Amino acid sequence: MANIRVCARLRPANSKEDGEALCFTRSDSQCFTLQDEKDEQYMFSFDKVFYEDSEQADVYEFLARPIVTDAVKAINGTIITYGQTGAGKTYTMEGAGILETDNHKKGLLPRVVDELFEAINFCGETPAYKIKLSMNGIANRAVGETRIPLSISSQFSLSSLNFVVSIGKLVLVDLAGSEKVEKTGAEGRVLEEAKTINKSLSALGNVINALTSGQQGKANHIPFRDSKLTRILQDALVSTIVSFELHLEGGSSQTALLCCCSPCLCNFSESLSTLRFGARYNGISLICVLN
Ligand SMILES: Nc1ncnc2c1ncn2[C@@H]1O[C@H](COP(=O)(O)OP(=O)(O)OP(=O)(O)O)[C@@H](O)[C@H]1O
Repeated sequence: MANIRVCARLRPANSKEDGEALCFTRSDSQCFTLQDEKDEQYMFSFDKVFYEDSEQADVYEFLARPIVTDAVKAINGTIITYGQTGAGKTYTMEGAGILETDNHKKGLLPRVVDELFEAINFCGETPAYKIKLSMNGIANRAVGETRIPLSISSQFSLSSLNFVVSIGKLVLVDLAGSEKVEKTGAEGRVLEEAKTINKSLSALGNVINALTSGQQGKANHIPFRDSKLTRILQDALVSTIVSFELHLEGGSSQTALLCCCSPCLCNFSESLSTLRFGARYNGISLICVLN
């Protein structure tokens, strides 16, 4: 089974984009073409493309359900949403908002939690599961700790959720906006935060470059320690790297990367860069083993 799935999601145009030209043409459920204002074409192919009419449940079924099912069997899983600000990362990960009651709009996170507990209940007489829940932000802010049944200890901050089930681990990462700092016009503290975020994203890019550009049979240095984000993702990516670089049949992890994009021409260059980032992951295919 391939253990890295890369998908793209093109959200519906929003009110700010009213009347804007679209920058993509559907081919099928895996391929589409992006075109710029000069009509230059860039073809992309992913494991699955979720177009504007896709449902939250569709994304869950394809991207997350297999990972949740395997997490209970102690196979580590990571789900990452990537893309520019406003591209739909949080909508996909969490849903339309905490006041939203429409179940159809529930994001990956609540669906993962529901299914995880369902799967554990279904296990019946298996040994007790210990679940550790933590939320981390790139800014490294810990704002609380709580205890809930099954001795779950939690540490909250901004952008990722991490479960430990038995000896499997599930990490959900809603990455910060990937656009260039100049485009945001940020100043002061916001600018400093944006720089930290960009540093983390660039560290992630470096890790992926190291992962995908190494010569087969040679293990090259993977700069996991360059940012908090890459340290968090190390468990998810390390077995991939060992397996990929050393050509071993190993790797106790599965990763899903969802590239979120605006469908409009005004965001063409950010969408192109997001999709190119995702395309680098394609083609890495490993066999999972139990922890
Ligand atoms: N697939 C979708 N269907 C309907 N609305 C969507 C969809 N994706 C995003 N939206 C809406 O678009 C807006 C921006 O989306 P969202 O907040 O998820 O962006 P983001 O990528 O997380 O941005 P940021 O990096 O700033 O957090 C929100 O109002 C959200 O509800």
